[in-house]
Amino acid sequence: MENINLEKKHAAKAAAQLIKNGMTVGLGTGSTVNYFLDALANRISQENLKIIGVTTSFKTAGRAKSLGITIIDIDDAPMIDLTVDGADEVDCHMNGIKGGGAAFLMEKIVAHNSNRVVWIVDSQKLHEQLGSFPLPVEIVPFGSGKLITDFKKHHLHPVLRQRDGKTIVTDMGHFIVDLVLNKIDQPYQLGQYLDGKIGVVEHGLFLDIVDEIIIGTSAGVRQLKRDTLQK
Ligand SMILES: O=C[C@H](O)[C@H](O)[C@H](O)COP(=O)(O)O
Repeated sequence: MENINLEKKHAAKAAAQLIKNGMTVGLGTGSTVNYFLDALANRISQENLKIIGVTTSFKTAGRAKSLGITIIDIDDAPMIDLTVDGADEVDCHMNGIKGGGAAFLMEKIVAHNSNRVVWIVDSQKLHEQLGSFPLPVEIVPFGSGKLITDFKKHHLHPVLRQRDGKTIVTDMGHFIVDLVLNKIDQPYQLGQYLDGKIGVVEHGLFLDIVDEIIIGTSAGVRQLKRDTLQK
């Protein structure tokens, strides 16, 4: 755990170095992003940077505000220059699964409205193929039982996300089902199938979205960049 946190910190610090004065920055969600927020707040105060943040969850908004980072609503931001976010799993094609922290709907909207997207991850998040992390799917509460039964029929092994016996409700008022798939052979096909399901608001497959992945190591970082990715 010590090592993992160190890797997260290294990735977060490297991402904070990408921020330039005057930028509007998309602020992701999660434990790795929390390190990024700390590093960014340090840079803002030490270098007197003018930075505006667009947040991806109520949690991140609260933390950013407490660190003195100015935040605005996404609809008030003419553009988002760069978004820094975490991920739960990443493959060699730079696709990923997000949503372990239930924030992926807002994260996907912010990512789609960003000029550049950078993920910060520890080395354990890298896998040959996606699927070892259960795939989160955000669904409308009305008719959620029917949708879960339908997912079961399609062998998608859905588990309604709960904590202490209570169904988790996202910041946007929806439920989450986690599809326990172990491996996802055809992520694009699965993404299309989920996109077409009535009652599904969004899913945690982030395909062809990230431009750069900063992977923390015990000694520093290494990077994957989309423009140098082998097809
Ligand atoms: O919903 C949560 C997000 O997608 C997070 O970015 C993701 O779960 C990674 O979080 P962490 O940095 O805590 O592993």
